[in-house]
Amino acid sequence: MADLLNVKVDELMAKVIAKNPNETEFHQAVQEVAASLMPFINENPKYLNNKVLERMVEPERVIIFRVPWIDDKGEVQVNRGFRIEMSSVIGPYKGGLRFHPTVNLGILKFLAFEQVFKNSLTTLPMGGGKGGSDFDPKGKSDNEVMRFCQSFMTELQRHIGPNTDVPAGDIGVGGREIGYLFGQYKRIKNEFTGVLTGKGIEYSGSLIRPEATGYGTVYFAQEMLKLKNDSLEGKVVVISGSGNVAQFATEKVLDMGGKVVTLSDSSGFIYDKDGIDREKLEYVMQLKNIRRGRIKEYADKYGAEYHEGKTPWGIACDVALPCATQNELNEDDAKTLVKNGCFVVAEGANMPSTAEAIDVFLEAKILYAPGKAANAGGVAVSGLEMTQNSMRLPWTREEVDERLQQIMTSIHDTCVKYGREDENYIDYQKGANIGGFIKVAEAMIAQGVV
Ligand SMILES: NC(=O)C1=CN([C@@H]2O[C@H](COP(=O)(O)OP(=O)(O)OC[C@H]3O[C@@H](n4cnc5c(N)ncnc54)[C@H](OP(=O)(O)O)[C@@H]3O)[C@@H](O)[C@H]2O)C=CC1
Ligand SMILES: O=C(O)CCC(=O)C(=O)O
Repeated sequence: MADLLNVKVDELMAKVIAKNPNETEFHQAVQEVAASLMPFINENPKYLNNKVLERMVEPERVIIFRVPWIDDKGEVQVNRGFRIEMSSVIGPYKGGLRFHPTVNLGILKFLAFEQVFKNSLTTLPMGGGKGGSDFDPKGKSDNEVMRFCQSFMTELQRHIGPNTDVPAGDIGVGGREIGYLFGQYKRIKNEFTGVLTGKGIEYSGSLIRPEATGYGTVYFAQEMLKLKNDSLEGKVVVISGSGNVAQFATEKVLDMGGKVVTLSDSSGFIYDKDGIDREKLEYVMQLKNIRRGRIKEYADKYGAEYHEGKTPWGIACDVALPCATQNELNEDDAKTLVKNGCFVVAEGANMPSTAEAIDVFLEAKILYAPGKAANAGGVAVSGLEMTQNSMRLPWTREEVDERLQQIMTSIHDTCVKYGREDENYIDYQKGANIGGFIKVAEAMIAQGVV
């Protein structure tokens, strides 16, 4: 049986690779999902007969466009813009925009594919999409970022809308960029609608959206521990990244009594044995969100260790929260984490662990939560922002946070339902993939071959 299933996965992958050459991250994401889903699909022939997975790996629409803009020296610059509209079967396309020099079609397709499962898990009516550009906001002035965003939106606005496709932030796209994008959309369309999420609170954003991905990841880790009659209280936590997700994951770990000892950026990581307390975290937020500096400055200020060009996975911990980027944690890192006693990994980033690293976690039977489950809090609160925009009525911080916690608990329950292997072990990867798949697959079958 296992051989037959492997053949089916190999057949699917051969087609995906042939149709999408050189898109290695997309291949990786599809392979991971297909291998974990195939036994379930095989037991439910309607999914095979309707070629659900074959349809899901083909985006409904891919938009690629030129983004010309003028830098502060008066020179013309040209970037490439993308929007992958992956699936609208359970709601409008929904997912972030990434501005980073590494952005390409394969990376955005992997992110859009993952988003379909993630959004389904949230229980909210959101399809999956992702977009962005190879534009690098680092080192650019606010005016340059604004001119780029205006040019990007001048094309993107043709393809999106509050009932069609609702983008948000991701790497390199925070409150500043969403503001410029929203301003341009409103100016061109002459309408004030919830076309983007992650908006400023003054112009119909939702409370808790900036915090939601990091908070949600920690809520999910806490749920996994709860099932083992344990909690984050007193746990040593290693976090990578120092952007939006890492910052608010750190804040929530502090709320729950844990101790965060690392943060990183693409240049290296800091190790603070004493723990990153609230005052130090406030410094990181100023450093990263206002001054847009490097994490090394933390080590200089607080006398912490700085490890240039390294990731933090060699630091002994109970809990690891990868919150930077894809494939930032490899097989050797995973072995080191497990050897040093780490027994909880919850992914704040999208696909931060390589396939080989995931195998290490699954074989060691530690608590491993894939990003599509653990980091779904961000898009979930984006969904709640859409709801508030539709009602034209804002909720309080407490109300949104309570709903976020309920959604993370519900995602956890779904993973447990479909991922339980025996009395003591939950395969959260399998649980998230099956749980996310069923709703999308049923909706696809109900809506016919479209
Ligand atoms: N924002 C959100 O709501 C959500 C984000 N995610 C995922 O979380 C992750 C982080 O996103 P977010 O915090 O929003 O992004 P930010 O841009 O706010 O921060 C990204 C962080 O990751 C680091 N980083 C980026 N690329 C690399 C790289 N190639 N190698 C090492 N470090 C890197 C950045 O360092 P540097 O500044 O040096 O580039 C920075 O510290 C991403 O995987 C994203 O897809 C998932 C769900 C929702
Ligand atoms: O809030 C959103 O719409 C998308 C967040 C996102 O990009 C993600 O979940 O990876």
